[in-house]
Amino acid sequence: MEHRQDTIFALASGGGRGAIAVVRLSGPGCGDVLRRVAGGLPQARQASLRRLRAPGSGEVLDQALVLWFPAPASYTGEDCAELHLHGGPAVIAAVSEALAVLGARPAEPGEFTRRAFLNNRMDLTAAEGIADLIAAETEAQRRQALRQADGALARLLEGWAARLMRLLAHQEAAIEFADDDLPSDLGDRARAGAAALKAEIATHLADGGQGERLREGVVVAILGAPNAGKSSLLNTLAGREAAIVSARAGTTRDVVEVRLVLAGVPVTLADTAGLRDAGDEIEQEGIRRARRRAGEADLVLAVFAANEAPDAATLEWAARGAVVVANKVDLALAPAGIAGVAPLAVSALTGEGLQALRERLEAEARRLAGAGDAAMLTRPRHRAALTEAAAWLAEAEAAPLPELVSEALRAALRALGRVTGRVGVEDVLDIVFGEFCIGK
Ligand SMILES: Nc1nc2c(ncn2[C@@H]2O[C@H](COP(=O)(O)OP(=O)(O)OP(=O)(O)O)[C@@H](O)[C@H]2O)c(=O)[nH]1
Ligand SMILES: [K+]
Ligand SMILES: [Mg+2]
Repeated sequence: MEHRQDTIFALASGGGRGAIAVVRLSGPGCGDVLRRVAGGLPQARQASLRRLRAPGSGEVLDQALVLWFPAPASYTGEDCAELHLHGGPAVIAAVSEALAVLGARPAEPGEFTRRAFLNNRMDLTAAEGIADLIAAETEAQRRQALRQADGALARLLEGWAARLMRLLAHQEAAIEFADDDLPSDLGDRARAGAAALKAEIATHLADGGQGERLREGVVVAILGAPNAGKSSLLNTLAGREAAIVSARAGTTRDVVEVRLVLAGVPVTLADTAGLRDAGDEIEQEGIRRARRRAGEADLVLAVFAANEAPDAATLEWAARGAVVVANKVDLALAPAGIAGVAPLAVSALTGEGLQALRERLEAEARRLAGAGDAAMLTRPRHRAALTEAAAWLAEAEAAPLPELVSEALRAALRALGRVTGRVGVEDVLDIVFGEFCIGK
């Protein structure tokens, strides 16, 4: 908080050489800095071409577009400015030095957005959305981030918080004014409302972790017997020779990863060592790594060669929901079913079935990380807080005493409020007194 009185600046565009570099400033000293470095305050929110001069010597440092965003209608809610410089390192260094001489200090990571949050320009989920938007590498990630930055998750949470606040108000009224002529079933209504809200939150929690997966990417592990053609499949899916392919069983030792984008979802495809009991120490370590990676993966591609009987691991993973792939169908027909699952018949050699495999992987990526239109939970902290809120609502529903119902509702409200960073249990009083006009 004490930091909020000073004025910060930072290079807001990417590092390195570019046509334009944007230096952003925020804080109460912005106006002064502009007057001294740009010779005056430009019209608010309009680009003006100015010579920037070094304080003291008056030497011209650059010719720049200058923008002035007086508080409170700015990104941070404070006085802000942008200097659009020529994007060379020496220009950026000279202007940064001038700003420092004038009393501004280099911003810490995330400090502009932190100030925006502290000045109520956005809630925590919107701030996270902006961070995600900057980090987004795929279309689906961009869409999800933009929705969150735009307040979709905050609106959902604030809607729930408002309902919860009313329930709490009803419950408090039922306790405080038991003798007055209030509706006598207020307490029951609060419990029923808690149950309904709990169910709604539970539905959101049962999203299969899609939002988090889209943010972090989906991990797909390729598993199977030696020489099944795992590395060959990795290479065709990646479109490059990422892994060594050879006729010798036990070629792949370390996990080989490639990054793909499937249906707008970032996917890490991990090729692993063929599973078998034989092999030297190194191969056995590779096999341990293969099993570990498969255990942690969001999806396993269990690959076997159609001209051989499926190995035990393929059968096991088929039963556990893996996508089963019969490779080398140029050599033999694929069996109809493996542990009740119809395998995808492919040939890494001839290309047969690879389009179907790619489409299947896209469908799986969509299922695992599908960017629907909903306000998704995108971070473990969202999930943890909602889980806690749902648990408190269950407690409220079952609590034997009205006071305990109240307490549980308050705790649920605090848990919800943590997600947006706007915790306001005090607001409940306004509802109690506004809605019921008690005591006039
Ligand atoms: N006929 C045929 N041969 C294939 C096919 N796919 C791969 N192969 C061959 O099978 C052999 C093994 O391929 P790899 O991709 O190295 O198999 P792998 O499963 O990665 O093997 P390890 O890393 O040793 O576990 C190579 O000689 C490939 O050329 C296919 O669809 N048809
Ligand atoms: K091999
Ligand atoms: Mg291999």
